[in-house]
Amino acid sequence: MTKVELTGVEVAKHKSADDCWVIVHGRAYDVTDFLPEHPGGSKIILKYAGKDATEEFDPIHPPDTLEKYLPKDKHKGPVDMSTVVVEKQEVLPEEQERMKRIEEMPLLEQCYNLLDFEGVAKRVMKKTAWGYYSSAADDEITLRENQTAFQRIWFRPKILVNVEKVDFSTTMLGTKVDIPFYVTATALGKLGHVEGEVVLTRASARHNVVQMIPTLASCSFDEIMDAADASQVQWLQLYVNKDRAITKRIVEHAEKRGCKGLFITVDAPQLGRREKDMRLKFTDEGSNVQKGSGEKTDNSQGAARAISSFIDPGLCWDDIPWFRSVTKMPIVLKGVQRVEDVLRAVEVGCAGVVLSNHGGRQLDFARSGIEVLAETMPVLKKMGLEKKIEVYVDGGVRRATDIIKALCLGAKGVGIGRPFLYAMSAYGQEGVERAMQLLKDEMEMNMRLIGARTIEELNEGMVDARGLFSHGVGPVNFLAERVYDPLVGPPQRER
Ligand SMILES: Cc1cc2c(cc1C)[n+](S(=O)(=O)[O-])c1c(=O)[nH]c(=O)nc-1n2C[C@H](O)[C@H](O)[C@H](O)COP(=O)(O)O
Repeated sequence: MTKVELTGVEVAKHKSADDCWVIVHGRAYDVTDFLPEHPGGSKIILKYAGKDATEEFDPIHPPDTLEKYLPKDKHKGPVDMSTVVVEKQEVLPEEQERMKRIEEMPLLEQCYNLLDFEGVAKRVMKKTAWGYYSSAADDEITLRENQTAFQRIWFRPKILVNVEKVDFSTTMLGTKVDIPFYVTATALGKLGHVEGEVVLTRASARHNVVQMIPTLASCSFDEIMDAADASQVQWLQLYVNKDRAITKRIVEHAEKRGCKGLFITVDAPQLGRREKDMRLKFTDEGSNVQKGSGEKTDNSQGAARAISSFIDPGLCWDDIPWFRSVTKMPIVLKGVQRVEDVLRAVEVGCAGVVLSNHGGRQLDFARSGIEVLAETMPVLKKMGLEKKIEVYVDGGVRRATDIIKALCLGAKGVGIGRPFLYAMSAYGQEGVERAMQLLKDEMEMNMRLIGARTIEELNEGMVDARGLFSHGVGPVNFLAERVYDPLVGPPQRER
């Protein structure tokens, strides 16, 4: 027998801290008992008590969150949405300004490189979304170092090589790809685009690019897998849950659905302190994780804190054999930052590592992935281990020359994060596709100019990386400087 629909008037009666219902996707939920447990604080839920919270809920939570985690007796059933009073949200002047910038934004064809997308996104994205995507830890030194490190590497191109035919296809974890980059895992895709990560999925499918599915996606895992086409390669990025039974379930499900790699994130026992995000979110009740004066300010920040309290800071090398017992997927450690740990990863039988500092969002003053690569490969070669493990790099990759430098120094491929988020946020799927195509065009041209016909012909003799380890001031990257958004500056008294 179908449940009688509730009316908006009935739901609106439950609007206090000790009797709190919300509506999400046309269904009412009693979240009274959950209020004190909500990692994002109770204030944001109470703001929508007795009302429709769908719009606020969607960017931060996979759609199946309530079905999965709220006890069934709290599910109050369907609501006749025609009876729900929609409060007219006044459009703030800042939002009117943003709408105007969207109308005047550059045409997609006017974006000639990945940093152009960053410049447009900075102008058209909601402040909180821009804050979350662009932010990095503390003073964002590592964020900037990730890009400048590439500028300390110079090419030693070969000439008079017949480069009429250039082929930059390769394999990653045994699967063939058209180009050696993948879309790395970045959380909360719906902050930037109403459809979220499935936009990246569709664009990756059209360009035969691997997508790494984030644990903290806005879309559910199955939505992202369902949006892929049959031949598409997808990997799972895993934040390990303190409750290993939940982790086991996620890993087994991913393998069953056809994921081709398990990337365990190892550089985030606690999410970094991203002050730009904290400041921007601080004005938004949603992230009311920073308590009032005096109390310990939470070390992470708004949105991510709200969805990451499950991450296990106790994860350690002893856990790796358990993962190998739980899945047949190749295991890659994402966030390795020193050669000693690469050697340990070989010892425990990992298929790969990603040399990464999480896009500068974790430990500030961590070295760039490309610098750790230059430290790692000579040691692996000396020990005859370079074929034992696939080494990836991410962080600061904005040009095909960055990809080529990484491959010359021995990487199997590179991960790219923010550029695809910005392209998606500003221009949707066609923005991501243009970004991928621009990289492919740059790749073809630069392979010709360096004198390499295939990925196999790229080697360390084609670069001069002697300056990489000296952190002297490199050339100024004016384009990056222009789009870089410094910390939002000291707090101003809220009006
Ligand atoms: C930009 C960004 C990166 C995130 C990311 C979210 C954003 C918005 N998130 S985070 O919320 O926890 O920090 C993840 C994540 O879910 N899991 C993860 O392994 N890496 C996460 N990363 C790091 C990402 O996988 C790459 O290491 C990083 O983005 C590479 O640097 P670029 O952005 O410069 O390409």
